[in-house]
Amino acid sequence: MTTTDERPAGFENNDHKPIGHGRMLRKEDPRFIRGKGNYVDDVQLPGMLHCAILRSPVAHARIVSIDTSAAEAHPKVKAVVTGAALTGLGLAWMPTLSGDVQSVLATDKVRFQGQEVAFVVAEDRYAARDALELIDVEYDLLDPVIDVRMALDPSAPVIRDDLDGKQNNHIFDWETGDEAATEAVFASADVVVSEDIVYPRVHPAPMETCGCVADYDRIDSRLTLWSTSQAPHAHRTLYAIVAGLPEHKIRVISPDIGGGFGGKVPIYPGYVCAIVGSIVTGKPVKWMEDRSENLTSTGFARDYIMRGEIAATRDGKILAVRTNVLADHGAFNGVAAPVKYPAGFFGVFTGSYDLQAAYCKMTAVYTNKAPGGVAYACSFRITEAVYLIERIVDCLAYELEMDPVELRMRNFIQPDQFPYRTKTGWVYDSGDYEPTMRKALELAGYDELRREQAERRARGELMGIGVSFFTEAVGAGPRKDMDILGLGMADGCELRVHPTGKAVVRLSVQSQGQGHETTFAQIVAEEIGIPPADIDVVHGDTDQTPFGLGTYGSRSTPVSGAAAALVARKVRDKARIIASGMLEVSVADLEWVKGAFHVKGDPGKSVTIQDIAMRAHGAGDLPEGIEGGLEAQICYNPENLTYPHGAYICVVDIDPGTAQVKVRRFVAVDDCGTRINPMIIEGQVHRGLTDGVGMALMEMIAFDEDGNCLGGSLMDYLIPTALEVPDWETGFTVTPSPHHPIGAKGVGESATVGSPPAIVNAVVDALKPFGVRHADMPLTPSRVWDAMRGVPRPPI
Ligand code: PCD
Ligand SMILES: [Cu+]
Repeated sequence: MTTTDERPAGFENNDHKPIGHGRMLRKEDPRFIRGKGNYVDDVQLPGMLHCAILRSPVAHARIVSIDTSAAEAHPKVKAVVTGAALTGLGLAWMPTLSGDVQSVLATDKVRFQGQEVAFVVAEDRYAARDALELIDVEYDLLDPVIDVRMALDPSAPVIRDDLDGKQNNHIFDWETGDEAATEAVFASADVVVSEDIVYPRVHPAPMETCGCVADYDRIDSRLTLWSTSQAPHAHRTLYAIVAGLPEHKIRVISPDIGGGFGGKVPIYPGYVCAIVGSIVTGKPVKWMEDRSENLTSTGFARDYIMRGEIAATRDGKILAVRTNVLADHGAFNGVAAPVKYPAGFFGVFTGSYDLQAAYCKMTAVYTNKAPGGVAYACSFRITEAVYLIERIVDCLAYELEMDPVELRMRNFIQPDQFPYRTKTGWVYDSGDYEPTMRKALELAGYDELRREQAERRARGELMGIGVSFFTEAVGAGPRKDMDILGLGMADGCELRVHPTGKAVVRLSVQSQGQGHETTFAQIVAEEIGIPPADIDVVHGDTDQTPFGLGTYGSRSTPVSGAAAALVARKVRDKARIIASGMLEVSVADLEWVKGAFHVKGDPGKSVTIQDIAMRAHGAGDLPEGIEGGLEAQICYNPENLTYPHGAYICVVDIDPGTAQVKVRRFVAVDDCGTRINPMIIEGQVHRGLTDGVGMALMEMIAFDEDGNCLGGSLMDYLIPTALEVPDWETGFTVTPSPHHPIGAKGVGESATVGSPPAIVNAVVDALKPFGVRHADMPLTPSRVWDAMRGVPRPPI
């Protein structure tokens, strides 16, 4: 029998519940583990109708006609809407986050399989789905562009003929670094290694699919939208701009969200359909995607074909890196990234190494595939960048016949070089790489593993050891450097302490499972000494919270976490003045010990923050010029991004008979600066490492030559479970961020970023006896088998 006093391992001594940072069970979990979370699909409103979307069965076709009469005649159907009807409302097209336009419902052509063609609003979910089958669409098939390498061929069909004068499938060219300087270094280097490296198209695949409930009030012209959004405020502003409604008439609520992983950053056509459905019918309308709609039509990630080149001296000093990328953006450029960075933060592809030169060139193209390029557990293409550099460094180690750890250590940026300006212009705030690497080596028992490997190799067994070392750029971002569609990336935060000393903190960011209700209470608790249990975290509702750009790119702790600490300090400053009045001493004579002010030299004379809160709201006198109440608000504009780092070591065994890869061990040492809640951090790391196993070994959204998506269900798109992953071994070092008020850096995506190269490096290492230097993800048994037999790699 379990008693309520029982604590999981690690919590035995935890009755103290930290007032501030520290290991603490999550405040939100009593709700989640009892099945009492409140997700969008739990929202039920009186008279609510249901929306279902008709999607294109083909990848590229002209729409000849759409006959909706049979669907309209269905007894439970309230409305059937096509692109033509939306054109009349000026809503057939909507802007994407990257300044392209995307059709809400196709008018002229369909451009990917799964594209939205029409929607039905009906009395229940079943009737809405049934009525979809009554809609008759005639398509005139066009040749699809599926092979991204063919997209720029002059003979390729033009996908985006909706764009004025568009004659090809080119989206943008982008470059960073110094081409000439890099060329000069390459020309005189002892060793140059190059490799074609593919990061396949994958999907964030959150447990909860996307959806919303739209409730438009015709009398007041007010729209309330419950939606699966990672960025409620940014979404509200975009709806306001597109629909011409004032912001105060729109309320976006993101209740509990069942995982986001970047996939809930964009605005999808389904949201707009539900809103239009509610406007047209005058009733609340719910739209919830099913799994296959989620996998085939909402934002994918990656899909980069990268040529990596590295130049070094014979003894392993890395001099320069260069890369050329072909980016498949699908049918509409829906990339989620700050506007000035069309390729996101790929510019950190120089990794954790001190180089003389670097250069990157990228070309993005349209294809007949679902749009996206969302930052799936990836601060805007950092995942791709880290994979590229960590793979190519291993290719170099292979050529130099050098140990991959040794090679990395020889090239690390040194502690005294921080803040370090990279050759592509990013300024790494802080880092101390070698101790992190050494800790991972120690945890793994690296030397012993190498000895074991040699023995096994001699017996014909395939054991591999893979290493990766990453630096991420998270916490977008300084207003001077970045914006999304003109919106600056600063975050508001508001803190109110009630008379009895309980508090409420209001955030612009939005948790999708990361535990913000706990960690943000802890941040405030650390600063003003009110226990986390007494601090309520309010988020995910634009009517209740200050403006800010939302949660993605591990930005909540770097940006809103800083805002929460600073707003609490502002409250503490006011509390200090009130305390000086209460204790009848000058402000300078007060000392703050978490939770109370003491008179210096007389600790017996003190007032707690709770006493002060009561005085602030009470009838007694307050010091001159001090207003009643104890609250503050702030808008925090970060000075720079934060740059967490980590060292990962993976051990795999490959079955020589079946080519099945088993991840035997995985050691992850992360440095995210000051740690708020170590338990949550470990959970975040475990999550990301599992992502890594999925991408490295199992996951890929593939297409056949007609453009049929082959990954439309979780039977075809494999995601890892507890069975495919080992017991994670984690460790940490702490290198605080110098510009963040509490020194914290983001961590939510670190493990997704750092683990795929460690796993692939381990598999390639295991295959060394076969002369394999590179193999592309996902390393399924068939791909590993081919690599063992020297079969050329598949094109995509
Ligand atoms: N130093 C430090 C840091 C951090 N932390 C913690 O941890 C977490 C995280 O954090 P961050 O890093 O800041 O992050 P955020 O912003 O909050 O979040 C975001 C992320 O998060 C992650 N994780 C997660 N988890 C869960 N559960 N779910 C989800 O969905 C998710 N998602 C993912 C992603 S992908 Mo993107 O969106 O792609 O861009 S981005 C992302 C939180 O709670 C916090 O507080 C601590 O403690 N400390
Ligand atoms: Cu990415």
